[in-house]
Amino acid sequence: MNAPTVIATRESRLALWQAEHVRDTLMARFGLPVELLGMTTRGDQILDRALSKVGGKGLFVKELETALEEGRAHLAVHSLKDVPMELPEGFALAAIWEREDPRDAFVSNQYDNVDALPQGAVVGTSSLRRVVQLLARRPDLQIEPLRGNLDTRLRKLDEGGFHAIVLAAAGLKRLGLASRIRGTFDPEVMIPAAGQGALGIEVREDNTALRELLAQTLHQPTFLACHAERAVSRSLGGSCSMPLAAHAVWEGDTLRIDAALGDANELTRPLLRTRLAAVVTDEAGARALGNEAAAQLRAAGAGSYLPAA
Ligand SMILES: NCc1[nH]cc(CCC(=O)O)c1CC(=O)O
Repeated sequence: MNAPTVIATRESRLALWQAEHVRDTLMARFGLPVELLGMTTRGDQILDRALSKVGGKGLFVKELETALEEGRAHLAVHSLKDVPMELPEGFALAAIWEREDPRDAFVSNQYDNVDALPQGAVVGTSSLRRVVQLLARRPDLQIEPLRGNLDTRLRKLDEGGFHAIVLAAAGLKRLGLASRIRGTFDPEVMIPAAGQGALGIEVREDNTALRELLAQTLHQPTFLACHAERAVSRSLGGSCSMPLAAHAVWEGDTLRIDAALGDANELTRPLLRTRLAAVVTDEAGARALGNEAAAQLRAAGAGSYLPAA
């Protein structure tokens, strides 16, 4: 009997759904025994402060990487948008899987969309990317922080603290909560985060056998689109405390990328935007497209939007 392949995962309902999906897919496709190792991360414990202020989304992946390092687990399944642009030494992203709906969802018990909200309405989100794009459309809105897993955020909405909240459509759909989506944002109005809706599978760089196996499972269109999106962010400094959106879509064999950057210190400052397209066939081409989008944002003045180095 082979020793089981172990997947390290956070224990939120969404993280478990994603890890179980990877487990079931690997068992069915390769006949491997696969088990889950659930763990609580620092990011799950800190609920009272914006993540951008306490160390960023990396807080969700660190404990999982420690489990890989110590050999307690072999792969870690993440929402790709929570994976830092630069992985620590010794780790690799072995695969990116097909994404769910990458759009942001407008969730409200009373209003159909952001334009229908009354003057000064309270909208819950702790994502700087969402804040700057909401304010670009509705500068009158009062944005309030909203943390916690999806169920917690929905409960806070239902308790009446907000007129509306904004969540990733992907998470709601995966958890069977699509009925809570009142409307999806046009990705040109609310550009999604790099990697939103996609799964990323991380392994130790030295685990060649597992890397080769996982390379057979990656979803090439999602993989290339997400590499382009992540290159924009990496090229601009890669911090999640930066209000940056980057989203790439395929039009035939052409990859088109949209990106927008706001100023974390002046949330109503006009956003810098760029749109670029190129025929892309490999990872290097995808990264080049993302780097070019970042270069255009720099040329448009991104330097003054970014925190001083
Ligand atoms: N930042 C938290 C997070 N990380 C991944 C998702 C779910 C969607 C996805 O896979 O991108 C969410 C929830 C949200 O943003 O509403």
